[in-house]
Amino acid sequence: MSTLTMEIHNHVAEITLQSPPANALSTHILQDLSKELDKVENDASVKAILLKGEGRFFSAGADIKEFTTLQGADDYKSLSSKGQQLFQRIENFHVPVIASIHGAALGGGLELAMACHIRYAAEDAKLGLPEINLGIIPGFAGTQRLPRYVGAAKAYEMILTGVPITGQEAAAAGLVNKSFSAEEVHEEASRLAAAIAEKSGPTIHHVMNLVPMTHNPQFGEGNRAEAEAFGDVFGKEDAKEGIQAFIEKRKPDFKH
Ligand SMILES: C/C=C/C(=O)SCCNC(=O)CCNC(=O)[C@H](O)C(C)(C)COP(=O)(O)OP(=O)(O)OC[C@H]1O[C@@H](n2cnc3c(N)ncnc32)[C@H](O)[C@@H]1OP(=O)(O)O
Repeated sequence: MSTLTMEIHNHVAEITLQSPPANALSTHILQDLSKELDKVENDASVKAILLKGEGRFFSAGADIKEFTTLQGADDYKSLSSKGQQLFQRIENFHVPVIASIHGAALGGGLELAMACHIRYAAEDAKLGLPEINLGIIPGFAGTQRLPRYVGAAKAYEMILTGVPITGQEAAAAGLVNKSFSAEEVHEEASRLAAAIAEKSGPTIHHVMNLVPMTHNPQFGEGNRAEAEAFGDVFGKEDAKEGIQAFIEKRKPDFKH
């Protein structure tokens, strides 16, 4: 079953996540996304990618229901590492990826958006890292990328409370480039992608190669530590309680 679509027009590849109800980032959808990136890599005509979600949300994060199928520390750590690697591939991609966010970008959904190069959001969208409410921590490089955009103090607040901010607040905080009404956001993002795609391909490739050189050289180390910590918390009683509570639609009762 297909979890996303990709259409290429006028040098722009438009990828739409299509995994109702929440565009949760299951192993399957992440594999499909990787395959679409392979196709773009083999199509020299593409100069920009527009990434959005179908339905109510951009993406509500990793597939919490799939979490219950994981067994043991190696599985937990591997889930985190694989997501980190895919998102790192996006961040290092040779053409810009523009995320158009409506509804919600939560957990892995926000981590995916943060790996993109430019983010437009609907003013009323919810953006956050709510993993703490599940008794776990962000695992797709959220602890490493969020402080880059919003500074350490705001990142601590968002990660430790799990409370999302709106698209409008995200624009003020530097987490997204701009916010628009929910009706306008996809059109505006599409217009931006089209404007970039009119530029010269080789110049785009140089920019995409140069800007990542400004990133923290310890980013890889931070990711490895995050995956370790994700594996550690995932195996604990509080994580089992948090995940089960989400599935049963109740408040978690953390013991530790
Ligand atoms: C390494 C990465 C780790 C992670 O990313 S962990 C996951 C982090 N994300 C979250 O914790 C977000 C969880 N979801 C929510 O908070 C809420 O949902 C929303 C705010 C997105 C929407 O709330 P509302 O409008 O009240 O709808 P609803 O009934 O809660 O959700 C609609 C359906 O979507 C499913 N769903 C939502 N998020 C996920 C998810 N992340 N994984 C799997 N399913 C999800 C629900 O269960 C439900 O489904 P049904 O209609 O069958 O009851």
